[in-house]
Amino acid sequence: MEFCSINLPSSKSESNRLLTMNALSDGKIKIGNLSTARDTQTLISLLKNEVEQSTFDVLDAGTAMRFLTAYFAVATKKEILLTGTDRMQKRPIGILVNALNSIGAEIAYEKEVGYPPLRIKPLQMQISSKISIPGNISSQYISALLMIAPTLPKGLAITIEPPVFSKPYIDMTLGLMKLSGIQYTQQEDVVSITSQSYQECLQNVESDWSAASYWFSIIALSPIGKRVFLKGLKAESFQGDQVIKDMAKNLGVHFHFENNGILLEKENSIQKSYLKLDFKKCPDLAQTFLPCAASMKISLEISGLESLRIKETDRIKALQNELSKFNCQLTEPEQGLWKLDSSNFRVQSGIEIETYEDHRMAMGFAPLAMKQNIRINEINVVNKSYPSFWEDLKLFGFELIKQ
Ligand SMILES: O=C(O)C1=C[C@@H](OP(=O)(O)O)[C@@H](O)[C@H](O)C1
Ligand SMILES: C=C(OP(=O)(O)O)C(=O)O
Repeated sequence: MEFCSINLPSSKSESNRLLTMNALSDGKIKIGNLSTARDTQTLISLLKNEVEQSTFDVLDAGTAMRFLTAYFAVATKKEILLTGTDRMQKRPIGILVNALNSIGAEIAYEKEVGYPPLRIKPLQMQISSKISIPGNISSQYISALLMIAPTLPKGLAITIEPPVFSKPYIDMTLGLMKLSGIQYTQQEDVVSITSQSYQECLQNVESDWSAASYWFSIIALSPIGKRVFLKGLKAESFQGDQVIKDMAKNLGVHFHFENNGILLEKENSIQKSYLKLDFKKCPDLAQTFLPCAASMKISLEISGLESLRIKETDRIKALQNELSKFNCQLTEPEQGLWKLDSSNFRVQSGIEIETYEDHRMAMGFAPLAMKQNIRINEINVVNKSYPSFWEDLKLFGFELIKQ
């Protein structure tokens, strides 16, 4: 049977880490296959213009904001201003700023305490080599601190206070640092990194598993036997979002790794009507999985959604609003425990999906067009992580009408 092949974008998470480590090592890390995602392109251009500029605007790129805060705190030679979109100015950064200032950095808030924009002065002297940081707000703070640790004269021991959310992203940071020649020790909640240099190396960025997740959803909603091939994905990956391949088995999606990618196929499998899921390690998959499960009338008991409130938008509210248009309710009956009632999922004409300046709202709901025509507003949001998303849908056979 015919199937279409999709060239996924490469991972923006890996790209942005490698770019940060390359800047910290004065260009020792050669990077192949950098992502076309706007978040990565923004970081590339900010780092390229570092010498001439003194104001740096990350737009809506969370990793760029957090990684550059740590980078400039230890590497800038002049006072700089680091800023972002209105939404970025509402995404907390106080935990990271406090940690950096406790090491000796000089970071001040330009507007509201705890939030960007930040004014950062050159580091004079490292005054401490130990910090403790809560693990349940954003792992990006921890990744940012890990990457600068080897460049500090006294190194750094970071205690990551449990519970830890988004842990695979911390492991990805440590994995890429190791490949770039950095040694570290990890004992219970403490990661210790001595002062040392990144080594010359060549790193190739993998395809993006978060982007791949939308294809698992599309195949889940396709007729039995429908297939798609996703190029560049491998069985071994630093990206925690690879768990989508196991999660999507519950949606009747079979996968098979081949030499240069993964083949997905809709199988004739018994479908469950209820699932229990935890998104603590893979928060970005929630917007893929919930709309898809809803439209398959699979109700969910969900944990691990806490961090969604401080991402591109309040993603819980956004999901609640948009799922309710399909007669599905997402509620939080107990703190930290959500329920999605999909039993009354209903398709109706004229549904319009709002995207709240959040790429994952557009891409998470788009597969529902397998069931009915839907209108998605502000389609350019996808550029943040997957610029060719709509073109790829056309390759698969989606009919797109621009209005
Ligand atoms: O480090 C990273 O590359 C990311 C970490 C996660 O954020 P949190 O650690 O804030 O959950 C994830 O949601 C984001 O898309 C990318
Ligand atoms: C949360 C995301 O990105 P960031 O935090 O880097 O803006 C995302 O891509 O879903």
